[in-house]
Amino acid sequence: MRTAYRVETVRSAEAELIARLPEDALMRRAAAGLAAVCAELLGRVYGSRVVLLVGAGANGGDALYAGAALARRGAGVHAVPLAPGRTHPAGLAALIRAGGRVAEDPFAVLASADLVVDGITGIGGRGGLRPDAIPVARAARGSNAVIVAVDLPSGVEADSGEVLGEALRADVTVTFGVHKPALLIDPARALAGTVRLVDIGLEPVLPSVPELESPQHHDVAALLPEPSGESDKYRRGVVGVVAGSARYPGAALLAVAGALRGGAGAVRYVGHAAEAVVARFPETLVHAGPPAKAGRVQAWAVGPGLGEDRDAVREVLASGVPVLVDADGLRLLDAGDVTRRTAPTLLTPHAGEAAALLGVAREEVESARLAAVRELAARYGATVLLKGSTTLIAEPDGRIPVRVDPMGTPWLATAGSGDVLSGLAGSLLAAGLSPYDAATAAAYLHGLAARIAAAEGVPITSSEVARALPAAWHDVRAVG
Ligand SMILES: NC(=O)C1=CN([C@@H]2O[C@H](COP(=O)(O)OP(=O)(O)OC[C@H]3O[C@@H](n4cnc5c(N)ncnc54)[C@H](O)[C@@H]3O)[C@@H](O)[C@H]2O)[C@@H](O)CC1
Ligand SMILES: [K+]
Repeated sequence: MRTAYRVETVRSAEAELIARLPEDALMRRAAAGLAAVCAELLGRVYGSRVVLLVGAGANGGDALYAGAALARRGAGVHAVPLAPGRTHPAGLAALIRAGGRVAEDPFAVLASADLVVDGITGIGGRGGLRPDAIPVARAARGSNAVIVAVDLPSGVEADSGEVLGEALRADVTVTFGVHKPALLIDPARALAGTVRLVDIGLEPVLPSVPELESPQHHDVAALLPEPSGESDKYRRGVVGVVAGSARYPGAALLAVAGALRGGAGAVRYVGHAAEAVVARFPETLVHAGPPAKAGRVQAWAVGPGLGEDRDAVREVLASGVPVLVDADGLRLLDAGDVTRRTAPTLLTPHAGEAAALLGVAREEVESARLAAVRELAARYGATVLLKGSTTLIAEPDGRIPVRVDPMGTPWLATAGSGDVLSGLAGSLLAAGLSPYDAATAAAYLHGLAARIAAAEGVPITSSEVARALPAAWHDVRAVG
């Protein structure tokens, strides 16, 4: 798992290390890593033009020491102090000693820069760029220079990934010791560019439980169910899919398509599209009556394209097996029906549905996704998968890390893709995964399937995402 830690955790780990090391040693390590990445990006350091945007804190110190290292290798380095009088003194002295200079005209040096080092703020930054820094940041962005953010793009909120004002978008972010939440969660993540992690020896002094976890192939491979010699279809799990309506028959087909490729032994479809489902997927068990009469399942997925069938949602939530609720199901659900449950529940809203469940505006969820997903999970006592540009998965127990899906792709913003995800995650639940793991594996496979389907760079349909799911399983297993 890739992990991210909150600022207060990073600061106490750093303090522990600093206490054992000579003065400025940690900053010098950070700066050496930063300078190495800058040199790599420049290709030829000698004769290159580098501008350092330097804020009031240690983030600016990192930039100055890295600038000194580049100046020693023959780069022309200019510092632009944005908090004059509060510039890191030792860092500035090191830059001057190495032949660097303070820029007389920041805009002139930016106009001809090859590389800009953004050391305005790091983990100490709050509330977006200050008014003085905005024109300089815009000039940097408007130049042809590569922009390298020190630790974080300046202007983002490190712990939440929120962007409360203006921020400086980077091409590359060189982060120290460990990822911060803003590097994994949009909207901040989108401003970080490619993230490079520099080891400064922090790992051994960090606590074992991070704020965020982001799975990689081998993590997902370890979660996927594996049929054994003893398995029959019932032991592998039966997933009940309650989806589709006269108005949205396609949702039933897409949810079933996802469910058939999620590892359960059988899919039982319950609803108005039974005929269409069997015609397309003859391996599906179908039932046209209410869910309670449909026969045994090990998990339910309810909601995609369901229309107004509130009773179906209620019946499914009254069952004693894990339940996934999505789409119309989220609109129809009664909070008490969820909080009363003893078996696990997984809610899979997009930002608009999450906003409705929380009683806030959609923009509020989109701008503060981490807070929204944690709040929903706590309020409903359910695992919540919040879909979107960064999909997040939270447990009701706030001490458990929120998982961040790294596989999402804009190609998934296509009609019906959520229906496939519901079926897939429901199927993994039926196969015995916890809602936390089922949601994690489903989001990952779904994103990977979309990437595989869109490999030629062509628009994809949700049916194609479902069809690419076996290739995604294969890919994860092969590497994992
Ligand atoms: N603690 C350490 O030893 C290490 C710290 N490192 C660096 O130090 C950074 C943290 O340093 P600091 O705690 O000094 O904090 P920052 O350098 O991130 O920010 C410092 C100051 O900027 C001002 N500020 C806050 N918000 C601002 C805004 N929006 N616009 C302009 N100014 C703003 C505040 O006065 C604050 O004190 C890390 O991100 C990392 O880059 C690294 O050198 C690794 C070692
Ligand atoms: K920065």
